[in-house]
Amino acid sequence: MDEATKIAVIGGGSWATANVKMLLDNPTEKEIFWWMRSESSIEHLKKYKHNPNYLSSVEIRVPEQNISSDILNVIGQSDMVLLNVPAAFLKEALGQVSAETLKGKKIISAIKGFVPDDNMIIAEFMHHNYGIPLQDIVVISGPCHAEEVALEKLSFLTIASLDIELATRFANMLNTRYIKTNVSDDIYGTEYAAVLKNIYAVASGICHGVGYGDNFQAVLISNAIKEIKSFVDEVHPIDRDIKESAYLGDLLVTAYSQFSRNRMFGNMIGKGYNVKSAQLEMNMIAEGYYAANSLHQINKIYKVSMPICRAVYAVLYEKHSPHIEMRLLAEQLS
Ligand SMILES: NC(=O)C1=CN([C@@H]2O[C@H](COP(=O)(O)OP(=O)(O)OC[C@H]3O[C@@H](n4cnc5c(N)ncnc54)[C@H](OP(=O)(O)O)[C@@H]3O)[C@@H](O)[C@H]2O)C=CC1
Ligand SMILES: O=C(CO)COP(=O)(O)O
Repeated sequence: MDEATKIAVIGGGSWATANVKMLLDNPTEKEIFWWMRSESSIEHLKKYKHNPNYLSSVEIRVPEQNISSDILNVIGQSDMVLLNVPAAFLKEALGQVSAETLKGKKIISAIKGFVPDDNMIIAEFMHHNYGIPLQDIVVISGPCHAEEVALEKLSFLTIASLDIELATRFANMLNTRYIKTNVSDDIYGTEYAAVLKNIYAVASGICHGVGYGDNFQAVLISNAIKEIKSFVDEVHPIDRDIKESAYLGDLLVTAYSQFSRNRMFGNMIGKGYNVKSAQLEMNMIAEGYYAANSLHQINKIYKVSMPICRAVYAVLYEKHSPHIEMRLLAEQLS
């Protein structure tokens, strides 16, 4: 009989908690190890079987001895490492982790962000900085909010890897009554689209915050998917259907959902909060803030026309007025 797969989940936020729930609810044999930075959350989780700060209604039955703030210990016991901290804090989280620590392990990224400064998607970052072969990397994406996983609302995920067998193996560890999976070999397109959609969700929130209605939102999002297509086709030109749920679906859910953190953040910016106060107001991280800056740097190379991303960058990093910037943007959309 095959040994149970050992999976290290790295991160203690909402999506990590949702991922642990999906893995536990799926019947394939596996053992979960869980790293999070907060000792008090670990104590609470061990005692009460609930994460105190994120998806706190979800019961989590990971064996006590498998939950730890010692990342080397958690990774050391696993075959697969599921990365699930916001991209801005990934380097800090992996501070003690070396290429040797990760040698031979499959890396699963559930992160939707660029690593700041390096301005890389996670697959590229793990390949370049830790020597992980690209075919050992899996990306989890798709339109799926942690909050709806907690409620067991039907959700679809796309599991992408250059190694389709590996993608399928991991997908089979997530499928449940409420989770359906597709597999894809488009790791670049899946990751870039997932990161970009966060910037468009911020744009959607800003527009709402300054007073635009649903009519304009629809135009904004129609233009956003065109920008995503132009960018991913330029960076990684393969035959892909941008209408698939990993691309268009992810954009739609984040731009329209009440649960979207990026939209919530953008909405506060549109209403006049500055970046610091909007971040402080949220208990959660809006990746789109960091992504807007990284994309701005990356696009100096590719030079794709992306007026929506440009406008978000101008509001967040050049302190342009959201009102004026959205009015100027509206003149460029059709
Ligand atoms: N939430 C969702 O529905 C989905 C999220 N994702 C992606 O998952 C990734 C993780 O996001 P998510 O789980 O939502 O995050 P949350 O916003 O729910 O939680 C924030 C996490 O970041 C940690 N954190 C905050 N500040 C710092 C810091 N200064 N240094 C180190 N860690 C810090 C928090 O740790 P602590 O609690 O100790 O402060 C916590 O684990 C992101 O890339 C996101 O885009 C992808 C799909 C869906
Ligand atoms: O990626 C996500 C949903 O697929 C979550 O991001 P938001 O919370 O900003 O929508």
